[in-house]
Amino acid sequence: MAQSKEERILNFVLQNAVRGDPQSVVDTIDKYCSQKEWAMNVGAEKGLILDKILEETKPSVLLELGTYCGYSAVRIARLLKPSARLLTIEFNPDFAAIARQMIEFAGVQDKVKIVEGSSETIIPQLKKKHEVDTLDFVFLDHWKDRYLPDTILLLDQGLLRKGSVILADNVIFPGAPEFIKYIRNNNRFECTNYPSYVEYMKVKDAMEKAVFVG
Ligand SMILES: O=C(NCCO)c1cc(-c2ccc(F)cc2)cc(O)c1O
Ligand SMILES: [Mg+2]
Repeated sequence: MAQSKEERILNFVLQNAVRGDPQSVVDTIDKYCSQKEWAMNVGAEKGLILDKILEETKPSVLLELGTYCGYSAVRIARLLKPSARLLTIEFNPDFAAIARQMIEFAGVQDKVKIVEGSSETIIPQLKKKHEVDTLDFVFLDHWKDRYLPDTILLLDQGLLRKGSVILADNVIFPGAPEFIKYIRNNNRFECTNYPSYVEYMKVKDAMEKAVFVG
């Protein structure tokens, strides 16, 4: 069977990155995707914004929606304190299989748990099945038309507390207009926009940070 792009990315990492070194995994994916095949990783420019917000927030319990190949899961996990935990939800089983191998190669498997399935199904299971109380940090990077319904679901499930940080990728391109309209007009969130570019491209994009005020 012909290899998928995601399998090619993983194999390039397995052959060129350093096992147990998350920074080398991140850099190797960026090298492949900027020089050989574009892929929808958050990338190095928006990755630096993600890094900075993580260092400011110092979260212990994190949720990512949209694992893909595991680039941002590895990028996030490399900055977490030893006791911190990242849950990442991926709908596509092929992507989840690639991400699992990427995360294990990077050596961050003790901090990261991939949950396969739809965010709509899994978010209501976080408290009872995944032993979550509240979330310190949420990274939205999945289907852009799910950003708003899943944010509302997080609220309804009591998963946000005063100070919880939601960071959304791609609010310019591909865009998440309904999410932006809602979150910027909801006085329970304090929003900040971080202009940047689409990964590996000269197309404008941005990330949006929304802090829940409780
Ligand atoms: O769809 C996306 N993610 C959800 C996957 O289940 C996604 C797409 C793009 C993108 C696409 C097409 C283009 F031309 C430019 C960008 C970028 C991203 O960062 C993304 O996260
Ligand atoms: Mg994205």
